Amino acid sequence: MTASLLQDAVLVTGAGRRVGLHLAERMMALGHPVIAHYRTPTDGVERLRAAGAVCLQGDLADPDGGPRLAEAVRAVAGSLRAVIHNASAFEVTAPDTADALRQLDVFHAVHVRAPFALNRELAPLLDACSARRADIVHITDIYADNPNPAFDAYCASKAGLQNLALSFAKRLAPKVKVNVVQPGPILFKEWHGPEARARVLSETLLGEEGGVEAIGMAVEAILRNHYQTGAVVAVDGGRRLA
Ligand SMILES: NC(=O)C1=CN([C@@H]2O[C@H](COP(=O)(O)OP(=O)(O)OC[C@H]3O[C@@H](n4cnc5c(N)ncnc54)[C@H](OP(=O)(O)O)[C@@H]3O)[C@@H](O)[C@H]2O)C=CC1
Ligand SMILES: Nc1nc2c(c(=O)[nH]1)N=C([C@H](O)[C@@H](O)CO)CN2
Repeated sequence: MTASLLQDAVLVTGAGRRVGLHLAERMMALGHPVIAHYRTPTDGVERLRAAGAVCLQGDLADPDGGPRLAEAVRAVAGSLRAVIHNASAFEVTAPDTADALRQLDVFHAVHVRAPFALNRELAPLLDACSARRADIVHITDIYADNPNPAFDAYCASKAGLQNLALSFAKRLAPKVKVNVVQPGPILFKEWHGPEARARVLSETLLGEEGGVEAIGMAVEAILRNHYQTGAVVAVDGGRRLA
């Protein structure tokens, strides 16, 4: 007997930890079947799997990573309620140009090539959603609009991801809404030292990290709003005004 396909599932990329893990767990708590993409196996992935999520592994830096993930999603889902592009690589740009170009290729693959392929390949599953509208959410960065030159390669790729959202909003309307969430200082990396953290928060109007729930609330609100597409929503504590 063939396994039944998931209906109206939510795909979250980069769901193994931090924001992506919160988004996957939040979507499950809202009652959506969840397809959790991950690169590195984590306790979070095991938690999601134990809770009933379908977990699919893949490296989106691989040029075929997006098409392969799309194929794996089509094998388990008959329709999709939403696709949330959360997966992301994040590094300061290397001083050596050859190294920086290798970073640029990875950022482009993860932030532009894979979401581009996934949106094109999964659009028919979003069209098949039983709800009045389906959603795609691109998670970019406030730096997509106003880059930090120390992270120029990363910022440029996030700007590409942001621009892609606007094209897909035009291409997939009216069934599919496509929107952008721009995080600010949500959750520092372990390698952020105390001075860097203090400087960032001193430049942030609300003076604190947002936490993963801040992104979860923004994504949930977008999915609930039938009349929002092509929107760019900053969740940054006011940092972009600094
Ligand atoms: N945290 C913050 O303050 C901010 C976050 N954002 C954005 O919000 C989103 C979530 O942030 P955050 O949770 O901190 O992100 P992280 O950097 O903690 O993790 C992102 C996820 O993407 C995955 N990933 C990285 N590289 C690849 C790859 N080559 N192939 C597949 N998956 C990959 C990671 O997998 P693995 O576990 O294998 O590393 C991880 O699960 C990201 O898009 C980020 O750019 C924007 C501004 C600020
Ligand atoms: N993929 C990621 N992208 C970004 C992160 C992160 O942790 N992972 N963090 C930032 C910010 O520097 C933030 O930590 C402090 O402002 C930007 N993008």
